[in-house]
Amino acid sequence: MAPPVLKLLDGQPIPQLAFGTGTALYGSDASLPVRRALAEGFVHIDTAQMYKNESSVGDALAACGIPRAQLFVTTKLDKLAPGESVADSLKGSLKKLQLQYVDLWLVHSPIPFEAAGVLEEVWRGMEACKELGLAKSIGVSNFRPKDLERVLAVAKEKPVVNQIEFHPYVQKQLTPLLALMKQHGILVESFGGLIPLTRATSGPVTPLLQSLAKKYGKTETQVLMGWLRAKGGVAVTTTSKEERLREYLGAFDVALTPEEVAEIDQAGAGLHFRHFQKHMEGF
Ligand SMILES: NC(=O)C1=CN([C@@H]2O[C@H](COP(=O)(O)OP(=O)(O)OC[C@H]3O[C@@H](n4cnc5c(N)ncnc54)[C@H](OP(=O)(O)O)[C@@H]3O)[C@@H](O)[C@H]2O)C=CC1
Repeated sequence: MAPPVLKLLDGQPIPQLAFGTGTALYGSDASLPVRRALAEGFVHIDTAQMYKNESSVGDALAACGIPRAQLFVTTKLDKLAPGESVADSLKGSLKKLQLQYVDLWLVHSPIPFEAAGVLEEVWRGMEACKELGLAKSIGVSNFRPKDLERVLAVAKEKPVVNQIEFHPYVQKQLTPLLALMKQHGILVESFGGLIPLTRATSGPVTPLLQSLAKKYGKTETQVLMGWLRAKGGVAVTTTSKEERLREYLGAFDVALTPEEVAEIDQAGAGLHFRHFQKHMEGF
């Protein structure tokens, strides 16, 4: 089943499930895993300058035979070299990706830019990329309320997404951030969405995932993806295994009831577990 498509704040469509080339594929040749993901039915590929595999992602995109308009490609700004503009940085990524434009261009983290006092300037550079047609949409990642507020205060184009660690064990702590995002129509893109199954495996959500998996005849992974989808955002996941691709794509017919979603919310609120960006204050 093809991933459902959501509409971003700027009117652009975004497939609700992405295959990520970070974590499991960080720094590696991602060409084969990306080709496999595309062959299985993923159309949204999430990469980043920091993953150091944009060229191999580009090779996979060039070889896949899927028309460009049917693909959705995200990459992320890491750092800027002295004198380098945001547009120059994106042009470097586009060359590696063998593309004329990306669908989504994100500021990977506020940290390098807030420390240098240039967050607003960087956002203006992101907007220039959109104006130049180098990126259809622009957004952010790992932005806390204080970072988003700085950008929103100067934005001509609001960020369309904030890609953040999002799962039942951080949802409660993210309440102020999620409220701010909702107020401005900024979509959640989740990474680490499967952390209750990969790193916090004996947490209070586990028994619920097990019983719901039995009820629906699905896997626990698929039930957790059903919860992520019920939250209305985009899930960025990944795998090193071919069979897991089918498992992810087979999660779209899991439709949890509002009561089941609320039960997972409530159980999740009983544990605070954050894996990524632990050093960042303010989440
Ligand atoms: N913007 C940012 O700062 C960040 C972005 N990301 C992006 O998000 C993508 C996904 O990140 P990640 O946090 O890994 O995503 P997930 O939390 O979705 O985890 C994916 C991993 O879960 C494993 N998995 C799935 N189901 C199970 C299960 N039932 N039991 C045990 N393991 C399971 C898979 O392992 P297996 O390989 O064995 O199938 C896979 O490696 C990255 O590739 C990257 O593109 C990630 C981190 C930070």
